[in-house]
Amino acid sequence: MGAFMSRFWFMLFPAKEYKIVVVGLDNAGKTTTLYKLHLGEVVTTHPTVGSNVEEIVYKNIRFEKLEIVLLGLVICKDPLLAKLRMEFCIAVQWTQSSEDLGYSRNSLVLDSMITRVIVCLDCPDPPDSYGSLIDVAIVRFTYLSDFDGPVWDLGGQERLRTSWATYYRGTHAVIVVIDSTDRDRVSIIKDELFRLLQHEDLEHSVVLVFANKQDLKDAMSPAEVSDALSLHSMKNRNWHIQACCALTGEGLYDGLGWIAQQVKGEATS
Ligand SMILES: Nc1nc2c(ncn2[C@@H]2O[C@H](COP(=O)(O)OP(=O)(O)OP(=O)(O)O)[C@@H](O)[C@H]2O)c(=O)[nH]1
Repeated sequence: MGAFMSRFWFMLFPAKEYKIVVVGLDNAGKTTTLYKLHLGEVVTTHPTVGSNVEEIVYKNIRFEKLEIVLLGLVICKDPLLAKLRMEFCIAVQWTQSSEDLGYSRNSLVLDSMITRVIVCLDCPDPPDSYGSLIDVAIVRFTYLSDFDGPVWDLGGQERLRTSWATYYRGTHAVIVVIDSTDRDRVSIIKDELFRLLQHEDLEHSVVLVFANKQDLKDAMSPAEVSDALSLHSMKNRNWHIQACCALTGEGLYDGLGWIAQQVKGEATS
């Protein structure tokens, strides 16, 4: 099976290098997808905790999984306003480590290393310890013991944008992995997807949406996911939605086949 996958892969992406960025909420199945593609087998995954960008180079394809390096939490009474001010927010994720620290999911989590922000839309009752700081998009930083980063605040946006550019430069395709059973959070990933795609370095990237976990009986169909994400409103961009099950691998190579067709001739050698 693995050998077949390898040959198939090479036929799809001959002798050039492509950059594909994989994004998605926590628990969507990004790691499972990457490992399945990489190894042709499923590995046991753990929620992403405080690690950096994971890179898997397989044949001539470099996959980068956007991992959260927890740098700080933003607690805000008015999350919608916070969201406006956090216009640099480009991806959404939640890490187990936040919960381990006792923070509710109703908070924003920033990552300045690779400039991602976790947005949770509702923060009615922030922890007491932040009481005096709560106003509009007040920022409070908490460092994890293994991360010794600089203190920064919302004024650091410019710096953040600079590192985005580095990160996304040369991206041919964005893969968005969706947990098709996660109806409650599909609107979050929709907002973040559209924000992410505004980045100038992703202007010409094609978008593949994996409607993952199709093996589960309450999964949304690709058409439902597509509607929920308003994919049809993306007029000036090539996109495709692919039903898949990352656990078995079903649908993954169909999706990659679509990307291969799209990016043909655009690779850097
Ligand atoms: N039933 C089913 N479970 C899946 C599928 N894909 C992934 N999972 C499970 O979903 C859970 C999360 O998968 P991960 O691959 O760790 O998700 P992730 O997006 O990398 O999550 P983070 O590391 O938190 O960002 C794991 O328990 C997987 O086994 C699928 O297609 N079907």
